[in-house]
Amino acid sequence: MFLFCQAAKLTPDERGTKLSPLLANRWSLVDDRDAIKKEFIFKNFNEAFGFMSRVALLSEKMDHHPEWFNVYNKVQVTLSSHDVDGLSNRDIKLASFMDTVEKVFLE
Ligand SMILES: C[C@H](O)[C@H](O)[C@H]1CNC2=NC(N)=NC(=O)C2=N1
Repeated sequence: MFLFCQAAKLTPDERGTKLSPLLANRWSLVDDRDAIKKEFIFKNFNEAFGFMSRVALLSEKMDHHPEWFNVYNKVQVTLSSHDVDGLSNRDIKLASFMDTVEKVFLE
C-alpha cells in the first residue's frame, strides 16, 4: 500500500520546522481539514495568470496540483495531499515556490 504513496503526512516535528515559516508568510491552516490556504493579490489579471502559469509548470513536474480560484487579480490557493489525506512535503515545496514566484511579481 505504501508503494503508492509519494510522501507521508508531515510529522509534528516537521510542522514546527517547515510549516511555521509559511504560517508567518500569510499561509493559514484550513478549519475543517489538514490543508493550508493563502490569498495572493496581484496588480492585474495578467500578473495573476503569469503566477498561475509558473506554478502550473512546477505542479505538472511534481504531479502535485493546487486547488485554486482566480478572479481578475486575486488567486486563492488551498494545498493538501489527497493521497495521504493531509499535508505532506509536497505541499511545503509548492507553497514555498508560490511565495518565491509572488516576490517576482511584487518587485
Ligand atoms: C493520479 C495522480 O498521480 C494523483 O492524483 C496526484 C495528482 N495531483 C495531486 N495533487 C494533490 N494536491 N494531491 C495529490 O495527492 C495528488 N495526486
